[in-house]
Amino acid sequence: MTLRVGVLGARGRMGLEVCKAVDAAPDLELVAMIDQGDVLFSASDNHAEVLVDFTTPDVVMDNLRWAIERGISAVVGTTGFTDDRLAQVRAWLAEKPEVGVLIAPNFGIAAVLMMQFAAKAARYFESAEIIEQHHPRKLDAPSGTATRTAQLIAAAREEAGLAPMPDATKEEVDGARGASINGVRVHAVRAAGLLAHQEVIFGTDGELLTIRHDSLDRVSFMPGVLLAVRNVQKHPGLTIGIDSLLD
Ligand SMILES: NC(=O)C1=CN([C@@H]2O[C@H](COP(=O)(O)OP(=O)(O)OC[C@H]3O[C@@H](n4cnc5c(N)ncnc54)[C@H](OP(=O)(O)O)[C@@H]3O)[C@@H](O)[C@H]2O)C=CC1
Ligand SMILES: O=C(O)C1=N[C@H](C(=O)O)C[C@H](O)C1
Repeated sequence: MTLRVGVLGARGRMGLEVCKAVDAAPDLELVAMIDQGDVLFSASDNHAEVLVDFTTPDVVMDNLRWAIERGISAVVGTTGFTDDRLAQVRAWLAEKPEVGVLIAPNFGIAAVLMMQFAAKAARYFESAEIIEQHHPRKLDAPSGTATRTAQLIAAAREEAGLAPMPDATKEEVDGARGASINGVRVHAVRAAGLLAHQEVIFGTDGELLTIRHDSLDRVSFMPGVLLAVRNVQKHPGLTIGIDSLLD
């Protein structure tokens, strides 16, 4: 028995790669490839059991509501998930307790490890800042990965009772110190030639730790996406990240 998979954003950079990966997997069947302007109903007509969404932050919530209402589980890589959006997804899922939704800011195994290492290191350093670097066609900033990393660092600092980071700088130009996410500064670089990269810099007296991750090819995300596709129905409700599937 194969698992029937539909891909939303199928003509996009990630969607194309996901379609190839699903097509090449013997236990999965690619039953719908949907992009902007296509009819979403073809996914239910083709009896998709799992939908994978790599679209845009503007449309992903409509797609998710559509899938959940029809009892279709979803794996979501699209970014832009605020706490309010996550609460909305949980509310929809409460009406459909059998449905699973997995939303991951990054499906790369090395990226997941980078976030875990950053969360582990955070308590030992006075200072922490994030520099994320992406291709210039990326629509959002900061990246979902940087946002998640900042949230994890902030939570670890709070748990350890750390004081706010030392910083006497007065911004002479708005944005010069980046964005503050839960008190962690995040700087977004966009340049041709980049794909997806992140450095997390930790500092304390006389010592620095830099944790760096590079996605050099979008194939890097595929093992994580396929892992999520194969497991999402076994995890009803909302799952954030693929960490729990890697344990
Ligand atoms: N979690 C992860 O590991 C990763 C997440 N991402 C995230 O995935 C998202 C997509 O990235 P990327 O592939 O680079 O972006 P692209 O712009 O290349 O792809 C998005 C695709 O979705 C299409 N689309 C727009 N609206 C709809 C709709 N209503 N239904 C179906 N398809 C639609 C777009 O069409 P059109 O161009 O015509 O608008 C486009 O083809 C981003 O949010 C990005 O940050 C990216 C990489 C890894
Ligand atoms: O848009 C991208 O390319 C990526 N988006 C995700 C993010 O915003 O974190 C994941 C990865 O960084 C690539």
